[in-house]
Amino acid sequence: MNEALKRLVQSIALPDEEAKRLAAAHLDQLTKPPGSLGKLESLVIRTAGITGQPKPDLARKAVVVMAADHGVCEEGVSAYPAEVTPQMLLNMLAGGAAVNVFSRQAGAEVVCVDMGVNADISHPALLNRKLRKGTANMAKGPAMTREEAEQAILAGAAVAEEACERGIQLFVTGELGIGNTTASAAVASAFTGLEPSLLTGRGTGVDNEGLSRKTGAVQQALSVNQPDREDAIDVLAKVGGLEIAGMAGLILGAAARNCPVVLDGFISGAAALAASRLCPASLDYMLASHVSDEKGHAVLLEVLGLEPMLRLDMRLGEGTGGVLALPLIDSACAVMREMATFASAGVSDGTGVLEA
Ligand SMILES: Cc1cc2ncn([C@H]3O[C@H](COP(=O)(O)O)[C@@H](O)[C@H]3O)c2cc1C
Ligand SMILES: O=C(O)c1cccnc1
Repeated sequence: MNEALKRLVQSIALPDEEAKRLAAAHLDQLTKPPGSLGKLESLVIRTAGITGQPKPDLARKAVVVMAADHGVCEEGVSAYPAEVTPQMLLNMLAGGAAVNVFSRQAGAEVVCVDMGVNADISHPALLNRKLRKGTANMAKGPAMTREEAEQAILAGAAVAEEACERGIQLFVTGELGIGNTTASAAVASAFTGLEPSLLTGRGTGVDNEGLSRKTGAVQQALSVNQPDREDAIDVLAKVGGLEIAGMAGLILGAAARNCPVVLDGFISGAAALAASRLCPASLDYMLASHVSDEKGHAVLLEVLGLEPMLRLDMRLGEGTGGVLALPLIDSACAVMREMATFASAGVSDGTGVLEA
C-alpha cells in the first residue's frame, strides 16, 4: 500500500461512542414508547456515532456517480453495448437519468466523476479523474496495474474530501459502467471465496446464454489473474474497475471526514467490501440503503454485516436506491432535533403506571 493510502486508512477513527450514548438516551426521552421507531432508532444512533453529533443534521447530501468502462465487455457480458456508458453519462449530466430525478426529489446533488470512460467527454459539471480509457479485459489479464488501482482509490477519496470542504455532509455511492456487474461479481468472489455462480447475476438483463457467458468470464478472470484476497489492491487491480476502486476510495474519504456513506446496489457492495478490507473501521460509516435484485447483493450485505432499509426489487444502480433512502435518514435525524420530550410536552412517560 502506498504512503498516501496508508495515511488515509490510518485517519479513519472509530465512531464516537459518547455521541451514540447521548443519542440513545435522547431517543428514550422523546414522546413515544421506547424503541417504537424501530430501525430508525438504530439508524440515528449509528449516524450520531459517525458524525459525532447526538442530534445529526445532514442538510447537504451528494450522490457521487463514478463512471468507467470495462474491457471485459468484449466477452459479451452485458445486455447493452459499451457505448452506453458515455451516452448515459451525458444523459446524467443533462439531468435526465433516474438518479437525477430521485436526487431532485430528495434534495441531493449529483456529482459525476469520469474515472475511466472510453470516450472524451467534457462538461463543466463533470469531474475529470480519468486514469485510462477503460480497463483491459480481465478474462485475459489484469484489468489495470496496481498503481492505477491505488490512484483510483486516492482519486475517489479526494473527491469526498473536496466535497466535504464545500459543505457536503453525507454521501451516496453511485456508478455507471457497462460491464460493471461482471467486475463486481469477480471482486466479490475473490474477496469472499464464494463460487462465481452465486454472485453473478443478469445485470442489465442478459438471457440465460448471456448469464453463462458472464459467469464463465468471471471464472476465467479469477483463474487467469489469481487475485490475492488478502491484498485488496491486488483484487481491485486484477478483476476490479476504475469506478469500483474510485467508489472504495470515496467510502474511505467520507469515513475519514466523519461523513455517513449510503451504499446503493451490487456494485456499491463490491466497492464497500474492498473498502472494508482496506480499512475494517470504514464499515462503521456505511449505511445500506436497499437490497437490489442483482444476484449476490443480498449475500454481499450479509458478508458486510449491513441491513438494508429498503427492498424495492430495483436493479438499476447509478446510486438510485441510495438516494431513495435519504428521506428516511432525514426523518430519523429530524426526530432528534424536533420531537418533544415527555418533560417538554407534559406527557406522562408511563413510569409508575405499571408495577415493575
Ligand atoms: C440505459 C442504462 C442506464 C443505466 N443506469 C445504470 N445502469 C447500470 O447498468 C450497468 C451495469 O450492468 P451490466 O453489468 O449488465 O452492463 C451499469 O452502467 C450500471 O450503472 C444502466 C444500464 C443501462 C443500459
Ligand atoms: O444492483 C445494482 O446496483 C445493479 C444491478 C444491475 C445493474 N446495475 C446495477
